[in-house]
Amino acid sequence: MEELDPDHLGYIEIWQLESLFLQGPSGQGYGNYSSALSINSQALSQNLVPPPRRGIAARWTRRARNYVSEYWKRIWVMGVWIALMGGLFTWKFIQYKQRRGAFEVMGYCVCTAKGAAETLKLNMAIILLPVCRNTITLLRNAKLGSIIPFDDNLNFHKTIAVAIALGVIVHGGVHLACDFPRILHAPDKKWNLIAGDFKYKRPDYWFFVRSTEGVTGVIMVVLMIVAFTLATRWFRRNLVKSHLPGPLQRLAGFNAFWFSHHLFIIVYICLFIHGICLFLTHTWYKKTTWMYLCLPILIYMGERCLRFFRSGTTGMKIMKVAVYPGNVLTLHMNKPQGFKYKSGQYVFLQCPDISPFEWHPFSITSAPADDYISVHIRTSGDWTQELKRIFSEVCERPMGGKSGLLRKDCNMIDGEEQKLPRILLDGPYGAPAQDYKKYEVMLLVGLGIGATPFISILKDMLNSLRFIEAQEDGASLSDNSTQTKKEPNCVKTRAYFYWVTREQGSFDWFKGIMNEIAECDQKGIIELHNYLTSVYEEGDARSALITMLQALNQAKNGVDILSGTRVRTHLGRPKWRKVFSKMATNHKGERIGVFYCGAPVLANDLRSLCQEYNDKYSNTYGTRFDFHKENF
Ligand SMILES: Cc1cc2nc3c(=O)[nH]c(=O)nc-3n(C[C@H](O)[C@H](O)[C@H](O)COP(=O)(O)OP(=O)(O)OC[C@H]3O[C@@H](n4cnc5c(N)ncnc54)[C@H](O)[C@@H]3O)c2cc1C
Ligand code: HEM
Repeated sequence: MEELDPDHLGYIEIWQLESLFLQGPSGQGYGNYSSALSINSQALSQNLVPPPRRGIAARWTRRARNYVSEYWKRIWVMGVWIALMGGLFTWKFIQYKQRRGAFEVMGYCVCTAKGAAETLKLNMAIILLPVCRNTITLLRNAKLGSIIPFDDNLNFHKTIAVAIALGVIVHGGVHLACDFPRILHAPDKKWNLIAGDFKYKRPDYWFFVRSTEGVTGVIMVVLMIVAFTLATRWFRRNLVKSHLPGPLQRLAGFNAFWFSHHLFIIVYICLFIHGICLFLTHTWYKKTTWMYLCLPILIYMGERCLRFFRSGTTGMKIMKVAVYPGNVLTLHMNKPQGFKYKSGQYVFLQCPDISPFEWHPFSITSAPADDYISVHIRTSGDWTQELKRIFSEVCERPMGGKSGLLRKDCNMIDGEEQKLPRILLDGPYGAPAQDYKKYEVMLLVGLGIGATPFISILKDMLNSLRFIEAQEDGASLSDNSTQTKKEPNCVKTRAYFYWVTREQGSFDWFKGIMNEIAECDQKGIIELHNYLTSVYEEGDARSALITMLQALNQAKNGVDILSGTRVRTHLGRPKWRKVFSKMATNHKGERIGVFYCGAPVLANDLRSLCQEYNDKYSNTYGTRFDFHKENF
């Protein structure tokens, strides 16, 4: 198990260096990457890359080919979806065009409204599928991930939501602004063709609005407006909070989004009713709304039941709790029987003492072969802060001189048993990083707490390494390496892990694993690169002193003075172009998995670099960078 205490030998804190200089640290955060990216290592790339074929046509062909080869999964899924919508719209449009009565009275308006309604039925059904997390995790494991872009599930969900919004506008708008007025003012000859549907009584405008169809329609639109608004990024991620007046501030944030999303239960009930009570209930018309909705709703209800029963009520046995610098709480929990997961996956945690309704996702940081499940939780808002507070209350205070670390195997304090807060766990769920096994070469980039999914991957690789070494030494296998037994090939794998963090204290989170890798990985299979961004950039005079001290200390006792681990810490941000160039030349002809987890700002830059290097290298050497990202 991971060693939690910091190793003080050879460890200095950045502030201690401050006194050597008049000026404090720049304190820059992880801000503008483009400046770092514009430091163009042209000389390097010029030597490495043969000039690409010239000409606009050649360039566009190359780009198009790379685009298709990167996004072909998205392209076909979107293609099928758009074709389905187009097909349904056209089918319904033509059907109503051929119906004499309705078409004579309402013309193309009724065709358009009914066409849009048909796409709404489809979209209201399939919008549930991308959020069936258990089903997706299952399908992902069944290797369907090679043809379906499961990582894009939430984007697809949101795209369908946009189509629904458009569908509602067209369907509702055309009915209100065109169909109803035309029925009201139709000449008698035409009116007689549809009079039977209205019991031969001319309706007034409010008849439509007051009818079951009208009322359910209005309810759906109002609830959708509320839920759609609170689901937007600005509300969900708290970005508008400071702009809202006091009482409305509670409407911003994840919880408001989450609870308002449950208004969709009422929307679905209304939709069922709306689809049954139709004005133009001709004998030829089949009511099909329920047919579209039944299966997806059943699957989604199955999901919710599974989540409810699987998470249980008794809670996990907590084996260890620690609070690290940078406000990170670590929980080590016992692994329930039969709980299987892959590195890179995540779980949902609930703490009934805080709220019986809130489930929060956290990447698993232990390896599948470990006999415990661990998560590292950074306090960022109400729930995580409260979690840290209630655990800190029942756990032992930090011991003096332990650099602010709270450390505890915390069932007993002074011989008395402490009641720990209950934690319920639901999962595991699939995430992009779990696909790391598809690649023999990986570039893992974690920003701050975004390192968590990769720590599990590194631990898993380390277990495999140990297994292989034990095999080579002819040593008998330890119990917990049975899982890695099946993967003797992983020695071919190379992982480059770049961890970029703002605070020096963050290195304590994963100190144990860093040291273990540095000690055990004699074959150089895992390359670790720590970057500290809150201090001086490399090249600054002050950084020269730190670098010198680092070198001295590392030579003397093998420990980096900044991280307190055996892994060397670099100052500033990685020069990503250099990193990509190095990987492209060292792994010519290989497919390189680039996995990123952290704030979106760097994701865009890494994605562009992958595209750029694919443009340069894939046609010449066959080297490809496949980008996968996860944003917390
Ligand atoms: C797949 C995944 C894996 C994650 N892994 C880790 C991890 O290993 N370590 C870690 O420290 N953090 C992780 N996070 C982020 C973590 O879930 C949030 O920081 C936490 O839920 C914040 O809750 P809060 O109420 O304290 O903060 P808030 O201030 O309410 O929220 C902070 C941010 O977290 C988001 N968030 C809040 N509640 C939820 C929720 N129930 N579900 C999804 N997002 C939410 C909000 O949109 C906001 O952007 C992960 C998130 C995801 C989606
Ligand atoms: C008709 C419209 C919509 C319906 C029926 C719908 C339904 C759902 C459902 C059932 C879930 C799953 C909740 C769960 O069980 O975990 C969900 C999740 C989600 N929805 Fe929607 N939704 C709609 C519109 C939107 C819109 C407009 C957005 C954003 C712009 C959005 C964003 C999300 C997100 C981000 C999640 C995932 C939450 C998470 O798992 O972290 N949805 N939606």
